[in-house]
Parts: sequence; C-alpha cells; structure tokens
Amino acid sequence: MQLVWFRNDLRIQDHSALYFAQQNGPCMAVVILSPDQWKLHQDATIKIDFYLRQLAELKKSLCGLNIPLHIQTVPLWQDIPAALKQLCQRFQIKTIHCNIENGWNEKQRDLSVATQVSKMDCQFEQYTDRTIFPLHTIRNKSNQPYQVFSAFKKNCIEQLNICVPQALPAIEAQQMVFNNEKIDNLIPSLQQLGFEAIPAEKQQLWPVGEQVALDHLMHFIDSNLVQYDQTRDFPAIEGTSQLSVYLNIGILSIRQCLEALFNAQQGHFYIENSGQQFWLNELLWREFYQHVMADFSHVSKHLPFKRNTENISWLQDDEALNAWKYGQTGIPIVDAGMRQMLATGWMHNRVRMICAMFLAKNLLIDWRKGEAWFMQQLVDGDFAANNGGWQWSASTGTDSVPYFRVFNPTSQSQKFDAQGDYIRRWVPELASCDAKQIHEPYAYITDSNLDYPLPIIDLKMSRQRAIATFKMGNAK
Ligand SMILES: Cc1cc2nc3c(=O)[nH]c(=O)nc-3n(C[C@H](O)[C@H](O)[C@H](O)COP(=O)(O)OP(=O)(O)OC[C@H]3O[C@@H](n4cnc5c(N)ncnc54)[C@H](O)[C@@H]3O)c2cc1C
Repeated sequence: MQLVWFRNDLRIQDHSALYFAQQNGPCMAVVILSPDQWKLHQDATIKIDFYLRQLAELKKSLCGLNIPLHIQTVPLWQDIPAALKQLCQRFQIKTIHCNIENGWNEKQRDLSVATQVSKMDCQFEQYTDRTIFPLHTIRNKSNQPYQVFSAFKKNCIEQLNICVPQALPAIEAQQMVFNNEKIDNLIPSLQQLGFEAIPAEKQQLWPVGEQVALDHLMHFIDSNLVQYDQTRDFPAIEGTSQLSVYLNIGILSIRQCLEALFNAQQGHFYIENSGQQFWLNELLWREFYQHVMADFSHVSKHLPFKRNTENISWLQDDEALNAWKYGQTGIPIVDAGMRQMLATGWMHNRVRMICAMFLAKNLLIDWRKGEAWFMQQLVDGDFAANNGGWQWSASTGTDSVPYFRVFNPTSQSQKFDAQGDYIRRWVPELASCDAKQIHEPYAYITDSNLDYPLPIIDLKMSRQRAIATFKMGNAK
C-alpha cells in the first residue's frame, strides 16, 4: 500500500505526490492536524478554518477516487513520526509520498519521519510541487543562490523559455482497497481543536473547493489579467487575483497558474502584454522567497536576512503597536489596511507594504512584531511570503527597499487611493471627508468632532528618525 501524506496541498488535481504514488500501486491518504504547532507558528484562526473546510472537500474528492483518507490529530509536529510509524505498521505501507515543504521546522519534521520509517523498511519520497523549480537549483554563475530578485527572475525566465512545467494528467479512481469504516476520518471542529469559531459571514468571503479556485483563476485570467499592470496597485478595485489564499494551502497549484497564464497567450512564452508580464513577476516573487527560505535557513529562525541589521535599536512602544494592530493610528490608509485585514483576513499588497513600512520605519517597532501579527490575522498567511514582505519593507531582507527609502503613507494614499474610496470603505468615520481631506483629515479639519484619532506620530520627524537609526544600526 502507498500512503499519500497531504499537508499544505489539499487538492487532487496536479498533485505530484498523489500522482506518483498512484503509479506505484493502491493508495491511501493521511492528514495529520497539529493544533499546538499551528499556535506556535501563529497561524490565524481564519486560515485554520479555511483549511478544515477544504479538508472536507478533499475527503469527498478522495472518496470519489476510492482512496481512503485517515485523519488524525496530534498536538505537535514532534508527535508525527510516531503517529505515521503506527499507521505504516497497521496498513503495511511500502512508501510514504509527500510534497516538499521548505521551512526549517518542516524540514526537521520530515527528516525525522524519514528516519523513523526507514527503520521499518518503509520508503519516504518527496516531490517538488509548491515551487516551479526544485529548491537549490536556481543558481548564479558561481553556483550560489541569488540574493537579488531581478537576477533570480532572469534565470527563471531563461528556464521557462526552454520549458514551462505542465500540470500533471488527471488521475483515475482506483479499485476499492478497503472500507472507510477501517479508518478514522472525522474532521474535528475548530472548537474541538481549541480555536474560536469563525462567523459565517467571514467564512463566506473565502469559499473552498478546487473547482471554485480554478473558476476564480480563469475569471481573473479572462477579465483582469490584461490590465493587471495598471490596476494591481489600487486597493479600491479588484485588480489582483486574490489567489494567494488558494495557493497557500495548495487548493491550486503554481503549475495550474502558469498553465492558465501561458494558455492565455496561446502557449507562447514571449509575453507581449505587460499585464501578463507583471503577473508572472509576482508569481516569481513568490518563488524567490521560497528559494530564499530554503537556501538561507536563518530567515526561518527570527533573524534578519542582513545580519548587520540585528543592531538596529527598535523602540518598545506597546501603545503605538496596539494602535497599529487595530487600525487606530490616525493615518487613514494604514488604518484602512489594518481594518481590512481584521475584517476579512486579507489585505491588498500595496497596503501591506505601506502598513509594514509604517510600523518598522515611522514607529520604529521591530518588524518581527508586525510579521507575527500579520500571521495571526491572514487567511493567506505564508511564512516565506510574509517574512519576505516584512523584511523587504523593514530593509532587513534580501533585495529589500534601501533603508533611506521610507514610504510617506499620505502620498501613497493620494497616489493609489486618490478618491479615498478604499479608506471610506474601511474607515467609515471619514466617510464625509472629500477626496482631498480624506488622506490627512486633521490637516484640513481642525474644529470638527470627527470620531477619529489624531495621528499618533509626526511623519516627517519619524522618517528622519528612522533613517538616522538605521544608519547607526547598520554601521555598528
Ligand atoms: C508585509 C507583507 C506581508 C505579506 N504576507 C504574505 C503572506 O503571508 N502570504 C502571501 O501569500 N503573500 C504575502 N505577501 C505578498 C502579497 O501581498 C500577497 O501575495 C498578495 O497581496 C496576494 O494577493 P493576490 O493573490 O491578489 O496577488 P496577485 O497580485 O494576483 O499575485 C499573484 C500571486 O503571486 C504571489 N505574490 C504576489 N505578490 C507577492 C509578493 N510580494 N511576495 C510573494 N508572493 C507574491 C501570491 O501567491 C499571489 O497570489 C505579503 C506582502 C507584504 C508586503
């Protein structure tokens, strides 16, 4: 019997481990839930809820293929090797198949499973699936990993010019191997796992299912892709795909995205349209951060990529941190973004950058506090992308923004939310402000009884303070 171990890849289409396991004989599947580990990793409850809802879909899909799914709960990843060993003994598993996960803890977990099961003559096979290219294969001329995105991208595009990885063929239903009654396949509720329930209206924002994800992808490709380069930076409009949530728990594969992108131009690689070029760029940013995490393990250990930035003197200011967390800073675009994330579990990319830079530069609060808060709130929380985004914004990362470049949130707001529609949506206290006032209400309205906080910081002073502090920190 072959065992497919599903983790952050809850789908049956274009699933490398499932596809190759089936070539080797009859399969069963396992999902191991680890609530205490999720808490340690700061996973958002809304993300866990999304995962459990998709798990119910996976269970149905596997049932249609006659593949029994065993679902087990253990507290921590350190408990997984023993759980899998027992399962392998019980069902005489010959090989465990799973897709590679590249975080540091994930690698330790998998290493430990491989060691345990090898003692009982069970193989452990891992496949590239989450990334376009196998980890540790995109190298510069000196055979070193890239630290700059543009060079990494160039190399990826050269490889894509030779061959675009294709989605795998659909798999067929197998003969029934045994009755589902032999296994545990009940999905525990969020509450049974120790988390608070998510209100139905929040769940409805993120429908699950492979077909839902594929329809969403095709809708984006047909309706938004061509003008993506012009619309992607404006948070008031739906200019981006919102596919991150499906990519992150693997309801959708990166190969399916590439296939849809290249089919949109009749399979040709040369991308004439800049919307398509820009979208490929974003998929490659995702790829870049995953390769960075695999090649530079210190970023998974709460350390900055640039080690010299460890000397920056961050401020301890819990009042400001809380104002930021709950969208009460008095800087409308920041408050709108933070409130969008609290209300929906998602935030627009441009606003993620503005909010992150505001915390790390203007408030001079350690970016790791912001990184953790984002993980605790985001339905698309992904360690590599979140860490990469935070280190970019805080100028501590690989190929990050230079330390002296500090976004002015007001100018960003005037540029990317010119009419103030995004702010009005998430900060209703400012609904009566016109398009000029809304970006910095207290510059225009002095005698009002606006129920909105005064700015918690002076942007000009804090910008200069950030530059001076970073300069000193870097120089140490
Ligand atoms: C501070 C900060 C934190 C972030 N945290 C996360 C996170 O936890 N999870 C996450 O998936 N993304 C994160 N991002 C990246 C980006 O904001 C989201 O991927 C994007 O907003 C998702 O929206 P979309 O699917 O509409 O993207 P699109 O614009 O349609 O892009 C397509 C896909 O490309 C990938 N992508 C796009 N931009 C980036 C990027 N800058 N870095 C890495 N991948 C990217 C995503 O998978 C996305 O779904 C973060 C960015 C910043 C600045």
